[in-house]
Formats: sequence, structure tokens, C-alpha cells
Amino acid sequence: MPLVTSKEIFQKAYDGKYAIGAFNVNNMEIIQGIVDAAKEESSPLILQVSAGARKYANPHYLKKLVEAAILDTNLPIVLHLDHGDSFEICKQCIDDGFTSVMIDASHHPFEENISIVKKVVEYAHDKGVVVEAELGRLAGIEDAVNVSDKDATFTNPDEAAEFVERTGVDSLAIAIGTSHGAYKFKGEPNLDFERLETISKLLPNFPLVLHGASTVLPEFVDLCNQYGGDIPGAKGVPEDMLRRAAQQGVCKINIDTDLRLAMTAAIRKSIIEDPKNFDPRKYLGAGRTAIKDMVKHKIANVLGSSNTI
Ligand SMILES: O=C(CO)COP(=O)(O)O
Ligand SMILES: O=C[C@H](O)COP(=O)(O)O
Ligand SMILES: [Zn+2]
Ligand SMILES: [Zn+2]
Repeated sequence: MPLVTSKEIFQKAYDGKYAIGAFNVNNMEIIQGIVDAAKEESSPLILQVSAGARKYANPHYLKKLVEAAILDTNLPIVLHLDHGDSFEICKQCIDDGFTSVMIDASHHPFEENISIVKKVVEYAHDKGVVVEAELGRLAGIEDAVNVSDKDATFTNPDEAAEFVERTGVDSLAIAIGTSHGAYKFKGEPNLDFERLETISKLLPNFPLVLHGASTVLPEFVDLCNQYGGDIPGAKGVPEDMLRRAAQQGVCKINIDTDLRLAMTAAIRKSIIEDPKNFDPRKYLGAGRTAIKDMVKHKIANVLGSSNTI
């Protein structure tokens, strides 16, 4: 099966009130862990590549690894650019065969965001590629940019409706209180579900996207810390809030931090518990299994996309 766009997958998810996981990929073990999990769960999948991942792994390697994953599994896989910050990087990925790109011009003023997104939409749609944009601004670390809490802004529902209408974008990332990374809340976790409800009412039958949606499961933070890590006070979005969001028009849920924590915990544990080992396959293999288990858990127990192919 060739790579697919998210169009039909999102429509089914919207109607079925579940969400598709968009998982960040950076190397072979991460890709294999995610894809094996989706295969066992019979779930569609979005593999997303950030600019940082392209820099780390070399775009050609990542593309070929994703192609290998399809050969191996026959799964419907969307290859998506995460947080493209310019028309140029979106064009590059479209020309490289990505089936979906995110143009994140959310740090620009409203009108400028619209005109950058329109340009990407025009180029992408012409080539059968779908586009995600962002309105409002999440706090946390995105590539090299650290958005402070005071610079973060929630999505304005009326602007969201106007933005979608004027850009022709296929999906929209919204800011309702999530943030990137492992430190999402200082106090009790809280998302603005009223705002989400208003946005989804103004945009019926339109797929919304939730970034910064890792749960930061305490057992994995504890495991990292138990084996020499130093990750104090990490906190994420509770799983029941993600389930609730999936009922309200959120069709794509972005997860990176939870994979990083699971893989790091497993590798730390493997290295410490087996000090005589110096074969990378042992600890990277443990990391890959941890990714697979985490993704299976997400698909089956949080996103609800098992057996939807
Ligand atoms: O939104 C993300 C990637 O675009 C990832 O979010 P997390 O840091 O919560 O995993
Ligand atoms: O949005 C952020 C993702 O977690 C990607 O992170 P990265 O830019 O460090 O690859
Ligand atoms: Zn952003
Ligand atoms: Zn993101």
C-alpha cells in the first residue's frame, strides 16, 4: 500500500469519535516500535517528522525507513511534517513524497499566518497533499524555540472559523492548555473544554489537532529517575482528558514526549542492569519494545483507534 493522506482516516475518526495518534519518529527503533504496535492493533497511523528529526537522521533515511515499514505491514500510514516553519520546508517535504504537512505560522500575526498557510495549501493541494495549520500558541519547547507561558495564547474560536474558511486548510491545531514537553502544568492539569466545544461547534465535521498531548505517565518518569535520570516534577495531560477531546472533534493527537520517556527508561534500565553488555542491540532493542508497548497502550486505551482499518 502506498502512503495515504489523512483525509479519509480523519473522516472515520470524526464520525466514530476517536483519534489517530501522530507519533514523532527519529530513528529505526522508534519507527519499528510504533509500526509494530499499530499493526497489532490494526490501527491507521501518522508518522511525523520534525525539522530536528530531519537534521538528526537525514531525510532520505527517514523516508526509506517509513517505506520499509509499509512494505512490512501494509498499514495505511500518513507521512507528516511536524511544525514546518516556512513554505520552503513544506515544499521540500511535499516534493519528497510526504502526504501531509504542517505549516506552523502561529507565531506570526493572524493575517500573515493566513497568507503563509494559503500559499502552502495551494502548493500542497495541487499535489494531493493535505495541510495542517496552527492558530493560537502552545507553551513549551518546539525545535529550538522555547515558548514561555506568557507568550502562549489560546485559540480564539471566531478566528479559528474564519481562518479555516479563508485558508482552505485540512485540519487545525488549537491551543486549549496543552504544551510541548514533560512539564505541562505547574498545578492541577486543566484544559479549556468549553473553548474546544465552541471551536468544534463553529467548525462542524472538521478535524482538530491536539499538540503537546503526552500524558507523562509517572511510572516512566520514576523508572528514568530510578536508573540515574533527573526528571523532577514532570506532569502531562491526563488520559481521560484526551479521551474527552477525541469525542469533541479532535481527530489527531500528537505524542512525542511519552515515547521519549518510555525509550529512555528502558535503555537506562537495560544498561544499568546488565553492566557487562556492550551490544547496542540489547539496549536499543529494549527501547524499541518500550516504544511498542507505549503505542499499543495509547491506541487501545486512549485514542480508541484499534481495529479501524
Ligand atoms: O505536539 C507534539 C509534537 O508536535 C508532541 O507533544 P508532547 O511533547 O506532549 O509529546
Ligand atoms: O513539537 C515538538 C516535537 O516533540 C518534536 O520535537 P523536536 O523538534 O525536538 O524533534
Ligand atoms: Zn506551534
Ligand atoms: Zn507539536
